[in-house]
This record gives sequence, C-alpha cells and structure tokens, in this order.
Amino acid sequence: MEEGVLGEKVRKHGQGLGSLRMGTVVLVQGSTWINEYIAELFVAGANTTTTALVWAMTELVRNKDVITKIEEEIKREIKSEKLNESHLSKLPYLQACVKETLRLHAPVPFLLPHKAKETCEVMNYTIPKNARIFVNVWAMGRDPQVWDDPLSFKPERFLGSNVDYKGQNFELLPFGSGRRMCPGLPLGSKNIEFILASLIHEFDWALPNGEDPMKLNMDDKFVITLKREKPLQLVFTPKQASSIG
Ligand code: HEM
Repeated sequence: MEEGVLGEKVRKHGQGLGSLRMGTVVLVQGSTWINEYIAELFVAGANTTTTALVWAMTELVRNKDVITKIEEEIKREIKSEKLNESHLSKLPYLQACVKETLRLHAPVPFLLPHKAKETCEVMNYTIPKNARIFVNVWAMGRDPQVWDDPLSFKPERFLGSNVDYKGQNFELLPFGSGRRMCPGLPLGSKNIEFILASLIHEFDWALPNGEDPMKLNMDDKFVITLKREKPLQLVFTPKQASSIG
C-alpha cells in the first residue's frame, strides 16, 4: 500500500529515492527535475520543522515548569557555555518535550495520501484496490484509550518509556511509518531540539506586554501543515552571562 508524489517522480526518472535520502543529489544546471526535488525537500522540511517548532515554543511558554526542567537538565549535563549538536543526546527531558509536542500537534495530521496497490484486509476492514488512504495521526496522538490525560502537555509520560516516533509505535506516528515514512526525521527532530535548547539556554522567554500564557490562543489551521492560526509572539531577554553554564 504505497505511493507518493515525490517517489512517483523519482521512479519516472529512473532514480532510486535512496540517493535523495542519502543526501547525494548532484545539482545539474538547467535540470528542472532535480531542481524540483531540491525545492520539494525544502518545502517538505521547512514547513514541517517550523510548524513543530512554533507549537513546541507555544507549549513551553504555557508550561514554565517544563522550561525550568530543561534549563536544569542543560546545566546539569552540559558544562560548556555554548551548546552544540553532540550535547543533544544527553538531554532526554528535552527529547521528551519534542515527542510530546509532536504527539499533540502532528504538523502533517493525515500523513501524505497513500494508495492501496491491492485489495487487502486490515483489522477486519476491507481496503479496496486503488483506495486513497489518509491516516489520522493527529487523532491517534490524542486518543484517550491510549494516552492518559491526552490533552495535557506532559513530557514526563515519555521518560523511561520506549515509545518513540520512529515508526515502530503506531500510537505515535508524526513522521509516518514504513517505506514511505519521512526521510527527514533525524534532521527535523535534531533541528527542533537544538533550536529549543539554545533558546532556553541563552534567553528568558515571555509573552509581550506581560500577557498571561494560559490565555494564549491555541486555535490551529490547516495550510499545508497544521499550524497556529495566530502567529506566536515571544519576547526573548538574554540571560546574565553568570547564569549560563
Ligand atoms: C518535524 C519535522 C517533520 C515532520 C513532522 C515530517 C513529517 C512527514 C510526514 C508525515 C511525511 C509523510 C509520511 C507518510 O505519508 O507515510 C513526510 C514525508 C517526507 N518528508 Fe518529512 N517531516 C519533517 C521534516 C522533514 C525534513 C527536515 C525533510 C527534508 C529535509 C523532510 C522530507 C520529507 C520527504 C522528501 C518526504 C516524502 C517521502 C516519500 O514520499 O517517500 N521532512 N514527512
């Protein structure tokens, strides 16, 4: 049960998607189809990552205790003043915050459309050949039969748990699963972790004009990705050098 627009194009041009995923695309001047792939990678990567990042910042600014725990984790685990990518693996609580954000706010709520190549049975449902399949990962991430207190932002639920978004745990599929799952998962998730960690390490966060974070508008709208309806505005104040590291 597989088909995707990008994959279709790659096959049409006789290339394996592997080369794109391994990052070995060679730019050929005037080659429209390669330029199209590069453009698609930007579209696929930029919108999704920024959408998730803005939701993560929204949830964090509403949960000051979570920001404090990330600050403490960074202080405890990382001795240097500047953060770099190799530090991220030492920050499980921060990773749990990203998982919790993607559980509540999957940027691609129905994944990309899939198509059944053959008629098949899934959990007693018959899926006819050529049916378009949309997987509602947004609802799966909020299913009260699976998640305790599903609408609350509780990164702790992932501490000491093996549940991950790598496609093996079907209750958490913000990047999809299987052969057509997102090839940008490592880049996207590390980017979000790194930007959040750096902003928390170096700045104090607040809403403008002393607004109450709990009154922040949480409405969303679907424009390529499921993003905040209203832009998020935050005021970042540099921390005193003595309080960093
Ligand atoms: C938080 C960040 C991201 C999220 C939540 C996300 C999510 C997804 C999802 C749900 C799919 C469809 C999977 C399916 O239908 O089974 C997908 C496909 C894809 N994503 Fe991402 N993505 C992210 C970041 C990125 C980045 C950074 C890149 C590249 C630089 C990227 C490149 C792609 C590509 C090329 C596909 C199509 C794969 C195919 O058709 O086989 N994504 N992504």
